[in-house]
Order: sequence, then C-alpha cells, then structure tokens
Amino acid sequence: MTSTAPPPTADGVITVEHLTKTFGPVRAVDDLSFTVAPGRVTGFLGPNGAGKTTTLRVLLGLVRPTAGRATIGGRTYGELGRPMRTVGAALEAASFHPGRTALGHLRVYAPQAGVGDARCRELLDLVGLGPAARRRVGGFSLGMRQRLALATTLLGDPRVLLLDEPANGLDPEGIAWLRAFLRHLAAQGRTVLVSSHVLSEVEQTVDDVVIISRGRLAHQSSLPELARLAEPSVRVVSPDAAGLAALVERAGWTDRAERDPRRPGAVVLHRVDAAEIGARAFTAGLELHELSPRDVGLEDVFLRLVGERDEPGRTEGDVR
Ligand SMILES: Nc1ncnc2c1ncn2[C@@H]1O[C@H](COP(=O)(O)OP(=O)(O)OP(=O)(O)O)[C@@H](O)[C@H]1O
Repeated sequence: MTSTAPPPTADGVITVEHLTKTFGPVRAVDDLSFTVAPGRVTGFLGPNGAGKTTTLRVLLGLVRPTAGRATIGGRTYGELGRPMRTVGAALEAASFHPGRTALGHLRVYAPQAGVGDARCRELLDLVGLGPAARRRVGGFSLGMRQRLALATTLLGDPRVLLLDEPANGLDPEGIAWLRAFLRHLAAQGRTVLVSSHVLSEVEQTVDDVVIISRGRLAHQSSLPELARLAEPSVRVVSPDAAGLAALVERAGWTDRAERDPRRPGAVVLHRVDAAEIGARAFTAGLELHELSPRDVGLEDVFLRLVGERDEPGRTEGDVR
C-alpha cells in the first residue's frame, strides 16, 4: 500500500463549531459541534436526512454555512492552499464518464492534484484495479466504481479523507478489503471520516463515532465507549413494588436500577446477571412476574440515540 504517508500532526484535525445550515424552512444542520482526530477512522453516523452530507459539503466549501464554521487543520476549505493535497473526498456515488478508462479517469484529475501518470497507476494497483486500468468505466460494477472513487480521493496524497457511504455496492470481500484499507490509511496518520446511516456497516472499521440526528449532535465517543451503552440489562417485574425496591437497595444496585415510570414494581437493572437477581429474589421470598434479559445490540443503542427507538435504557447523550 502507499508509502507516502503524512506525519500525524494537528493539521489533520477536522473541527465543526456551532455549525448551522438552513435551506429555507429546513434546518439541515443545527448548532453542530464535534472534532475528528487524525490517525483514527471516525464513523459519521445518522439516519437519512440527519445532515451528514450537508456537513461534509460545508467542509468542502460547496455550501456556505448559515452560522458557525467547519475547518480542516484550522482552515476553511477556501483557505487551503492546495485543497487536493489536504483533503480527498468522495461524496455520493461519484459520476464517471462511461467512455473513459480507469486510468483515463485518474488522468483527468491528476493535474489538479499535481501528480503524474506513475501516481495514477500506483493508485489503481493500490485499490485493486491495476488489471482493469485500461477498461472502460461504463462496464464497471458499483464496487469497482467505489474503488476508483477512492483512488481519485487519494491522488493528492491528502492527510484527510471524507468518504460518504464508501461501502455501498461492495460485496463481502470488497467490504473486508475496504475495512483493511481504511485502517491502513488511518495507521499512516491520516484522518478518515466515513459517513453511513447504518452503524453495523462501519462497526468493525471505526475507532470513534460522531452520531447526529436532525442536524444536532446526538453522541460523540470512541467505539468502546459507545459499546458500553450496549451492555445487557434485565427487566424485573414484581407485584410487590416495595419488596423489589428493598431488594435492589440491599444488593447495592440502586445506581444500576432504572424504574419504569409507567409501571410500579417494574425495574430495569443494568450490568446485573439475571441468574443473580433470580437467586436473590428467591432467597428474599420475593414473587417475580418477569425476569427478562435484554441483550441490547449496538444498533439498538444507535437507534435510541437518534430517537428512532423509544426504549427505557441508560442515559442518552454524550459520554465524553
Ligand atoms: N440543497 C438543499 N435544499 C433544500 N434542502 C436540502 C438541501 N440539501 C439538503 N437539504 C435537506 O437538509 C436535510 C439534511 O440533508 P442531508 O443530505 O445533509 O442529510 P444526510 O444525513 O446526508 O442524509 P442521507 O443519508 O439521506 O444522505 C434534509 O432534510 C434535506 O432534505
């Protein structure tokens, strides 16, 4: 893979500060602030229409913010001297001239990036399109187009990569390749921001997550911190609400207990084993009507954070 890695410096930090963008009555981005660190792969997540593309477009100088700003290494896109050397972006499914070959496509962009033919060929090899260099893009699969789009973003050897749904159209082998490739680029010190509306798609690739919903920040943390929100919990229901409360207190679970306001005698206990609750209830002679473990997956946490699943759970929001 490529050897021309930029050093991991603060220059690759993406900073979004109180960014707001309205389109007429639509608040596409609403006072959004977050940072993205170099040397890591960050998932930029949110449901359709959450404002991801608008944020990326502001970062790329394609959309003027209504308020706030978005910078790369402290500079707005317009302030970057040679943008293609700083940031490579693949937004939406890139459009390719069907009659051009893969090599021909890269040659069109090479002058802007200030690179020659050798770099174009090197990149085609890097993304696994070496053997298809002279084939016309019109006959390429979606996966091959994604690889070509990725090669295009890398032309100027940028330290920052903004990729919108790069896994779209890739088969499982292609997805595995993409994961390894993005991890490699981050290991070189690059900043890699990957947008997706499905957490599971990027779960095995990302170090950090920035989750937005309705234009606002819903959560920012490392992936392990997000995973902690997905710890299993157990719903316990007893006809003896006072007895259940006493048992929770005696066991020292008060800070792990979440009452169901809609149902007295119902409690969700986090980070406690169902068998242990059952045993203690049995010893205390407490009648239970429900003891249901809930294995909350990461996707559930994601849906809860973006407000698409209403489930009693742990405190939502930023864990940083
Ligand atoms: N040029 C525009 N004019 C009017 N409304 C727009 C424009 N661009 C985006 N919007 C609106 O802003 C909101 C956010 O859209 P955006 O494309 O940024 O979301 P997204 O998170 O990228 O969604 P998706 O995953 O579907 O691409 C949506 O309601 C969208 O309809």
